[in-house]
Amino acid sequence: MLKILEGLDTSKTLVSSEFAPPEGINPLGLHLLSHPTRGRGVFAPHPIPAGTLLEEAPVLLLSKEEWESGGMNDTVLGSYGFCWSNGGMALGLGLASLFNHSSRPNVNFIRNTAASSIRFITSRRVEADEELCICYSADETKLWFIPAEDDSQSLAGLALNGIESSEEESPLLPIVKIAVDDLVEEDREQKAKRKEREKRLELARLKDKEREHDLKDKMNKRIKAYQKTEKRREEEEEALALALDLEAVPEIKAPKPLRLASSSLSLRETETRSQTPASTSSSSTPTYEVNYPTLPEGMITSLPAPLHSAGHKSKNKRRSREHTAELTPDLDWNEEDWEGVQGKLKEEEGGWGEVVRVKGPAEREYDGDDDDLMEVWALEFTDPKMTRVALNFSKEISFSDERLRHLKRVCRRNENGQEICRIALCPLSDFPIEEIQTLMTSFSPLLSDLTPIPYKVPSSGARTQEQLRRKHHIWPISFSPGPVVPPSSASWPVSRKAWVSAGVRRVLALALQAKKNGEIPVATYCTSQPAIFWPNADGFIPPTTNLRADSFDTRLSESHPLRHATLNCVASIAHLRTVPPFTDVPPTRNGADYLLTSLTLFISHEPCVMCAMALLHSRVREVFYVFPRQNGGGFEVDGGGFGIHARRDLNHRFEVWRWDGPVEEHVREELEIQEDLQL
Ligand SMILES: C[S@@+](CC[C@H](N)C(=O)[O-])C[C@H]1O[C@@H](n2cnc3c(N)ncnc32)[C@H](O)[C@@H]1O
Repeated sequence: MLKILEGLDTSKTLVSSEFAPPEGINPLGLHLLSHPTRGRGVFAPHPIPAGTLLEEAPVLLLSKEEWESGGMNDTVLGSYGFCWSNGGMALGLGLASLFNHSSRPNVNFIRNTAASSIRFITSRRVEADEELCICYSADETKLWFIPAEDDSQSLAGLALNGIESSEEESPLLPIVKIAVDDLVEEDREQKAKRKEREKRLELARLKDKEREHDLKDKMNKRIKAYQKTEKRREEEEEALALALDLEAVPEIKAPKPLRLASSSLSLRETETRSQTPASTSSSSTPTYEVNYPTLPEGMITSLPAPLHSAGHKSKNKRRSREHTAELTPDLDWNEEDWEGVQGKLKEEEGGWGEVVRVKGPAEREYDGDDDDLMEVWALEFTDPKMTRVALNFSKEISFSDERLRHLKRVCRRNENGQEICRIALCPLSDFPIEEIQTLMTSFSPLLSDLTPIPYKVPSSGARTQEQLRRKHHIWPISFSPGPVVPPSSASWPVSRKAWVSAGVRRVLALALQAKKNGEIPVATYCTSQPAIFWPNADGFIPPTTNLRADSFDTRLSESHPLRHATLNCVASIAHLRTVPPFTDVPPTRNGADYLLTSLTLFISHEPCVMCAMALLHSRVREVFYVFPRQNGGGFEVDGGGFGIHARRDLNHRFEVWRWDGPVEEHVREELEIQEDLQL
């Protein structure tokens, strides 16, 4: 080491191994020598014990302002200033400014602000020829130079470094240098942060791309499905020659009445008992029976062999045919009794009651004359180029929403000489405005300039021209012509109300009987409507007349979980269809072969979903029940039920009516059942 020190006179520097007491300015005779990398530095000419005051150097003080306004950091002095109080700087005189830096210093420096001096004291024993170093900063990254290795330091003094603890021990760091270093540091940090941010952005971009891809994929699928549905719907509408243009709304022809010509079907009055050999009914009430014509051969063979028909080769055929049908008595109702009778009179006598229609989800779409409006989010613009992206977005967020099914998505109106386009997006309650705006922006930047507005639209479609005309003024809607089913029996002929009342009385009596028998008190009664009530509607398939069955719940007596009243009833009908006289009744047309085609079912309690589905599969025509279920039955949507009878996603619909007439209190109590029981 000594060899590399320029100008070092070893004979002079290594003069003594003994400690000499300080005298005058440099009392220890410290050497100022030059180091190849560190420049000038202070060296010990002989061993110096720890705690030795090497020098008390006076300083020149400069205030923060002086230092900065003098641009000291840009001068050579910038490397020599000691940080001082109040942001000021001090320039050490004597050897003070010549101590080099070491991360393992052997000298501590202590500022004496009162005396405007700095004391330099050895922190450990220093060997002869060793460089005397102070520590400018414990954090070497803050230094403005790259520190050279401490090749002159011995490890022996490291333990003493701990004494640097006071405020006085601030390192020799020119402020601006620190500031510059801080900038460098900031640069580094910023760079790291920027890189981190870029990484995050890149990831987000990738995710966005993935999402966009997924969305596009999903959207394309949905659009295809939507287009298919739309095409079908439009075809249907076109077929009916219905244009949405108000002026062009065509007249709808009244449904054609079913022709019961003698060459096809004939009605003749007959005795109920004569058609039901095993009937226990004592009634000789005249009723109507359909006499099926002999159909041309080809027609029968073109239909699949019905389960109950002679064409079906059942193993039990012979045995079945040996037995005849055992029919339950007909209802206590006679058409003649009601001819010319005013409803009021009979009502007072307790002869009939009203029923109310139970609407399923699909029926709600075209709900009679209701003019209810619903609020949706809509996009409003005049630039036709926006239509496609807005429409795509609308399909994206509410493609198959049942609640909007009756609405056309696009509404074009000429307002004040300007063409305004509005696109319905989704029900207002689905999203708060901020969320829908975010969705719009992420769907397409083109949408970011639009603001969704709340808009009132019809809450249901139209079944009649009158409805179409009224609602179309507000927003274009779909049109499904068809009979408007009244919401209650109020407009029915009294005779029909009386017939329904007879059915209700029958099931209530049966249910009471079931209870007496120790069963769950639920009963059903299945029959065909008297022909005078048959609708004059195209497509109506006449029921198999005189086909009647009743049943009640037998889960308890049979210890069988599936013996629900409705399923038992369907099973009875199925059995009846395999025995005379029903076994030889040929089907009149496709669809007549289902078990309950065009039949009516009375049931004491709203059935469960399973039974409702069984009725749907059997193609029942209508159902009347007395007691609704509070928790998710098969019908009542408002009671948490499934509206099985009128859903678009199922392939058959039937009318469901709830009894709204009187029920004696004791009967109601007797027939109360556990709410969680499946019926
Ligand atoms: C306060 S002065 C010290 C005396 C200086 N060597 C001279 O020749 O005037 C600070 C400067 O010394 C140098 N220096 C101090 N310690 C150093 C070290 N450990 N490694 C390299 N250079 C150092 C740097 O150039 C720094 O700017």
